[in-house]
Amino acid sequence: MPSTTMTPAVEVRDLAMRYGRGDAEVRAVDGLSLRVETGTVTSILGPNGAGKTTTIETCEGFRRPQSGQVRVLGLDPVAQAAELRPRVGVMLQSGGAWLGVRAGEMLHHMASLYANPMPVDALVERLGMASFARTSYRRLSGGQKQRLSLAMAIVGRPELVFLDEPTAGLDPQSRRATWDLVDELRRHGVTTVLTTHYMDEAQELSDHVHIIDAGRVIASGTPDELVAAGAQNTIRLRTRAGLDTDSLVKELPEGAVVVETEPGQYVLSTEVDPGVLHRITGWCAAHDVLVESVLVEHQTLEDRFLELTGRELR
Ligand SMILES: Nc1ncnc2c1ncn2[C@@H]1O[C@H](COP(=O)(O)OP(=O)(O)OP(=O)(O)O)[C@@H](O)[C@H]1O
Repeated sequence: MPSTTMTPAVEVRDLAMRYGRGDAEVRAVDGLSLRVETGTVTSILGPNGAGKTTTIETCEGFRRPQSGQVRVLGLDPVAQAAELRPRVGVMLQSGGAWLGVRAGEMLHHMASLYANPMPVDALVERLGMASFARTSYRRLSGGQKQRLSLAMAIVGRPELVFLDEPTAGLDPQSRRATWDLVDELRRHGVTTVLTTHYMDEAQELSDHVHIIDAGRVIASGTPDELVAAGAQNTIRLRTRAGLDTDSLVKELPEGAVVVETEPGQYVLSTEVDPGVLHRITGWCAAHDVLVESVLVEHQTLEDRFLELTGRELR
C-alpha cells in the first residue's frame, strides 16, 4: 500500500460548488475533502445528487473550484490543464466522439494524440470491440459506447484515470473484462478514480472508498474497514409494503437504521441478539404484520452504505 506521505494522485480540500442563485441555489458540493493515493483504485460512492459528478468534473478541470482547492498529480487542473492532459485519462459517460466516425477510427485518432499509446488492435481485442470497430459512433449500442469510451480513456497510457460508471449497462462478460482491465492498470501503477452504482464492483475493485452524501464525505476507508465500522449485522425482513419504519426503529437498539429498499423488503442495520429479534416479531404481531421471512446476515458494503445514508445507491 503506498505511503500516505507521498504526493497523492488527487487531493481535494474543502471544495464548495454551487449551481444557481438565491432561492434556486443548490449546494452540490459543500466542504468536501478527500485524497486518492497514487497507485490505488479509489471509488467514490453516493446516492443520486450527492455531488460525485460535480467533484470529479472539478478534478478533471472541467469546472473551476468556487472555493477550496483541488490538486491532481500535484497540479492545478484548470491552470495547468495542458500539462495534465497527456497524463490523465477521462472516461465520459456520454459523448467524446463525432457521430459519423467509426469506433476503431476514433480510437486510432485518440492514440495518435499521445507519444506512447497502447497498441490499438490489442486494446480492441481486449475489450471485445472487434465486432463493432467498423460501426459508426451513432449506431453503437450504449454498452459499445461505454467500451469505446473506456478504451479512449486509457489508450494514451495515463498515470491517472477517471472512470465514471464504467460498467453501467454492460453485460456480465464485458463487466468482467472491465474489472480485469482496472486490475491490470493497478498492477502497472496507474491510479484509478471510479464512480459506480454497483456495490459489488466497489467492494471487488477498490483499495479505498469515499462515501459522499449531501456534498460531503461522510465515511472513508477500505471496503473492509467501512464494513467493520458499522453494525455487525443486517436483518432482512420481507413482509407487506409501507410499514411504519419510524415506529419499528424505536424497538431496536440506539443507532439502528431501517430502510425499505423495495416494496415489502426491509434492511435493518442493527446489533442483533435474541431479544432484538423477539422485539421485532412482537412489533409485527402488535401491528398485524405477517412476516414472510427474516434473515440475519453479516453486513455488506451495500448494507453499510444504507446505514450511513439511509438511501439506496440507485
Ligand atoms: N448543471 C447543473 N445545474 C443545476 N444543478 C445541478 C447541475 N448539475 C448538478 N446539479 C445539482 O447538484 C447536485 C449534485 O449533482 P451531481 O451530479 O454532482 O451529483 P451525483 O452524485 O453525481 O449524482 P448522480 O449519482 O445522480 O449522477 C444535485 O442536486 C444536482 O441536481
